[in-house]
Amino acid sequence: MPAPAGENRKPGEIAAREARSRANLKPLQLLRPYVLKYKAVAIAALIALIVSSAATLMLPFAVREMIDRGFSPEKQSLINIYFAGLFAVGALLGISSAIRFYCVSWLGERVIADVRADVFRHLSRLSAAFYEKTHSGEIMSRLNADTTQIKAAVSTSVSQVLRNAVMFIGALVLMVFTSLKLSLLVLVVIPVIIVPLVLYGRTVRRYSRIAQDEVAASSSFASENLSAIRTMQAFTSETLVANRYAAAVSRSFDAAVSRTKRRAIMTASAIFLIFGAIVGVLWYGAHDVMEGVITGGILAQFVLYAVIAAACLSEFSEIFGEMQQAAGAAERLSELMAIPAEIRSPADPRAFPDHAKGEVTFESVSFTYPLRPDHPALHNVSFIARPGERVAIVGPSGSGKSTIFNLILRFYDAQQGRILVDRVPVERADLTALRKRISLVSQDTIIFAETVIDNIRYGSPDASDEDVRAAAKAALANTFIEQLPEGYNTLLGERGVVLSGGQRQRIAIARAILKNAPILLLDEATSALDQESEKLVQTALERVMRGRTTLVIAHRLATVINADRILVIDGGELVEEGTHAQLLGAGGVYARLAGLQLEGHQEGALAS
Ligand SMILES: Nc1ncnc2c1ncn2[C@@H]1O[C@H](COP(=O)(O)OP(=O)(O)OP(=O)(O)O)[C@@H](O)[C@H]1O
Repeated sequence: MPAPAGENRKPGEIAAREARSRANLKPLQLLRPYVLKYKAVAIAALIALIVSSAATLMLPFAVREMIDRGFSPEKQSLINIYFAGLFAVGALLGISSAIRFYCVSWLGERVIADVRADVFRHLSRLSAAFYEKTHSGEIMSRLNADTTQIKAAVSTSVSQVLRNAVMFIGALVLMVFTSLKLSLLVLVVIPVIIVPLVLYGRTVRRYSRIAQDEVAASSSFASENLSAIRTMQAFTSETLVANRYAAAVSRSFDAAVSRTKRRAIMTASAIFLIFGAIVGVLWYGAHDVMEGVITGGILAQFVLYAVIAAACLSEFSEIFGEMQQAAGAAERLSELMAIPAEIRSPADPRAFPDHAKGEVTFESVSFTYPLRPDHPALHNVSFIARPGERVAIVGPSGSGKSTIFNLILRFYDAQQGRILVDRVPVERADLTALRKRISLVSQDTIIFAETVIDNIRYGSPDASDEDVRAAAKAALANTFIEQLPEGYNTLLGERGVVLSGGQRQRIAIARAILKNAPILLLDEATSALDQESEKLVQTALERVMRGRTTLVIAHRLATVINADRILVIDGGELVEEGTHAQLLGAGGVYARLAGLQLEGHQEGALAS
């Protein structure tokens, strides 16, 4: 049963994150290089922003002129000019706002598309060990939810922050010009407004981060369980799992409520403080007008500027919360991007010889999986598979057969000994060049939600349609493919045609034939096929093995009998090596395994 959401977190992890989250909006710097790639759009947005702010700031000036001079009969022509001017300002405001909105939204979408692509590129290179430690659901949440949050920040919040900043400064400057005395009064009030809001903002950010963590945990729980829906239903665990999910969702609800409460309090305080300050200043100014110190127009102009400045401030507090959420998301993405790909090509890779054709050598290899450091999966294993040789690997379940494949493909690095492919140690070779030399046909063929042709072409994107068809033919797959509703263009997998076990295997074989690598790693399927399907798969396998060095984890007697050599693995050690006849004669582990099968049914599992 999978661990309930949130339980797999190390204690102290949240506390450590909280400590970090007390920092500021710095994580958003992650976005800087992405934004700088589109300088022209960013500059256009900035210009539009300044123009629209300037247009807004002209309005109070016009109001003052109107009040102080406009309302007398002899000034009628003047008032017409003012209103015409105001229309023009309105048009400018509309156009510049539209340009700003377009540019900033474009930037947000573009930047986040680039971030997503980069994060995925990075994820695709991370090692098998990383995926053993991390829930795929959590990664999906980062790729989707976190990037969406950042998009909102980049496309709306940043633009609002900039607009408000420009307007706020502009309004302050114009306030000073309008009335120095009233401005000084406001300047005294501003810190009283800002300081508590900034301090409270930090708390909001901490709660945002917790809320996001809870969302990630619950979505990771859901995706893990839904991907194992058949197991869940077969064990009738639906209610249990659903209850656990409901609990996880409730925790994320509670966290969201805590965050929202704090944001609500922050918004209320901001509005009250700002509104109170304006009323106070207005009250003071009203006395000045009555005493004739300033005109009514000046007070109106001043108050409008103050209202603009105040509106900017109160929006700031809103946006600041959003920016803090985005900063939390950016921080999580940065953490993900900072995880190194443990398995990498060396800086100066050694080239494979052109002529050598698929030799695999294990020299005293010992290996433990990172998650089970005290349990050796392989111990002191040595063997050579020469070019063109067919080597069967047999042994009880859990003896280390698949581990041999994992090491040849360099999904992990062995702690001791050397693994060489065509006499080049695997960790000295370029990773792509190494894996290009190897075809893997595993027990469970993964079929992607793509067309038949794309599924076969998976490892060889440059192959022509003719090559794909030829490979399918060689793998005895073309007959059933041509009978599919749209032949080679039929959509397979999720929401497409579902293939039978034997058909999937033949697709996998076609993939391997198309890849045409000198080394074939074949994990024979244990699931029994019907006789006809079995025969087709066997013939297809014979074809793909021809002319290649083949290492096959064998489950069928026929496979081991036809092998040039058999390696018997037991408890991570190579305990016997030889042909079928030799090993039967030796009367060891192999003889026992083979005996079991011969006594039992003919197609029993030899290796498990
Ligand atoms: N990713 C992993 N992390 C930790 N331990 C692992 C991992 N994969 C396999 N093991 C352990 O390493 C040992 C060898 O596993 P391996 O998969 O190579 O066995 P196998 O012979 O292929 O078994 P089977 O025939 O059942 O597939 C087993 O004890 C297994 O529990």
